[in-house]
Amino acid sequence: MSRGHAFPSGFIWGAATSAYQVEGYPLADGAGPSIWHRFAHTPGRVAGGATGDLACGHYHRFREDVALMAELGLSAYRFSIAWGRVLPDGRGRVNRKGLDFYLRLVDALLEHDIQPMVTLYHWDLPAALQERGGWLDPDSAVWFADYAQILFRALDDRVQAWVTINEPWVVAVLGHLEGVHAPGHRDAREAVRVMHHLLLAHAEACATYGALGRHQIGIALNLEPQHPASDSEADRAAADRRDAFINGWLLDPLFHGRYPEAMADIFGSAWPDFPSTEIDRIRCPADFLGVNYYSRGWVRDDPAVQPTGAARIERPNAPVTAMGWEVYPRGLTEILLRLKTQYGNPPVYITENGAAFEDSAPTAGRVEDPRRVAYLREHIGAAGAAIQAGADLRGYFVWSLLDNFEWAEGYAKRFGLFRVDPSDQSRLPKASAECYKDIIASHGAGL
Ligand SMILES: OC[C@H]1NNC[C@@H](O)[C@@H]1O
Ligand SMILES: [Ca+2]
Repeated sequence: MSRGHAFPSGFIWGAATSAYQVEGYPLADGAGPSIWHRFAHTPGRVAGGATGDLACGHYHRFREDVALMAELGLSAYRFSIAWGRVLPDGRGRVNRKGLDFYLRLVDALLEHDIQPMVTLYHWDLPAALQERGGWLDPDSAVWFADYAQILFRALDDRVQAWVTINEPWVVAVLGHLEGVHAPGHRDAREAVRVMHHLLLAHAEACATYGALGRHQIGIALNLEPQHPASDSEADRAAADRRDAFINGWLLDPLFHGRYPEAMADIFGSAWPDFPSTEIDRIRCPADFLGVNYYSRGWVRDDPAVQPTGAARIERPNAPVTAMGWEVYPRGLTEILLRLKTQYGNPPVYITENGAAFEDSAPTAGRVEDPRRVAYLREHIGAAGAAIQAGADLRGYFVWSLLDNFEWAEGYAKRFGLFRVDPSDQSRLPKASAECYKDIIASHGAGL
């Protein structure tokens, strides 16, 4: 008796990228600079002084890349739109050439029967809006909804799945609390208000879409189970705090219309008394939840670590990726089943899952990446296990199609199914690309 197919017919097999990480030419054709263009060009901010000026040259090579996607048999491709290409000043004047690039990309995808999933915001806020206060400004929700409306009107006949914001937690925490991402701020009072405004922006875009859109809209969250490094009360409490900080801070307002009680404990006086009318608005009727899964947290109580007093530590002898993240496929099943039991079993897409490893040098036009092959097989299997247990999982997107600009890490961390050679930007398939092609062709059988 062969194993039943864990993956329902119609299950979406995709790959994901984002504008600043793959496109290059961020100022081409009238585009306005983003905060990541400014940040990457600030000495000391990005490893090796790398920037997205060239990235993978996807802005000019997109047809070649769509052909690679078709070769893999992808049924969907998740990418983001650079706000500053469409609205160079973030608001007001539309840059027609910038919008046309995305129209051409979407048409190329549809010509190959590949469904576009469009992320409206993947961290590259127009610098002009940062000068007005950026996400700290309460008007940011309106700026975002106006930008979203332009894209809905231009593309909603061809785009059937929209993601409003990618990983608001990373924007708020890495960008405004820890300062390691653009705009490089380190202010807890800012970070908690930025998160609130990002969620309000998501809600405004959902409301705008509800009025004129005909397909699906959601948000993509980085979710990560937190496990105590020992069964001591202190470590268990630390894991609970880190769970609220990474997972509950988003899931509770979005699905339950309230922030976790723990947020006030974690942030103390930096945590304001947000108006309940605004929190009610955040609990908006999105159509799906995007889950970006990479690893779990192995957590120890540590008062020196602010603001949670919880340290994410390496588990002894645990397998880790080049990012230092533990390879832990069961955490994906855990997260998906938690969404089923605690958050109403919403339709879910795994909008990102993948790994960076120290890939070996290419030989005979190929890269052998056995650890990434194992990572993908194990995690797709873990997703299948969640479906078998009743999770409403609709699709899976590998992060990433191409080796690309890994933010503050520059190009040193390679997540791609295809290797991109920095010298000539040629694309080379890795063994993981072949493996994923086979998984798609067999619809995940046997995983
Ligand atoms: O760190 C790997 C990925 N994580 N989620 C957001 C993406 O932009 C990152 O490259
Ligand atoms: Ca204002």
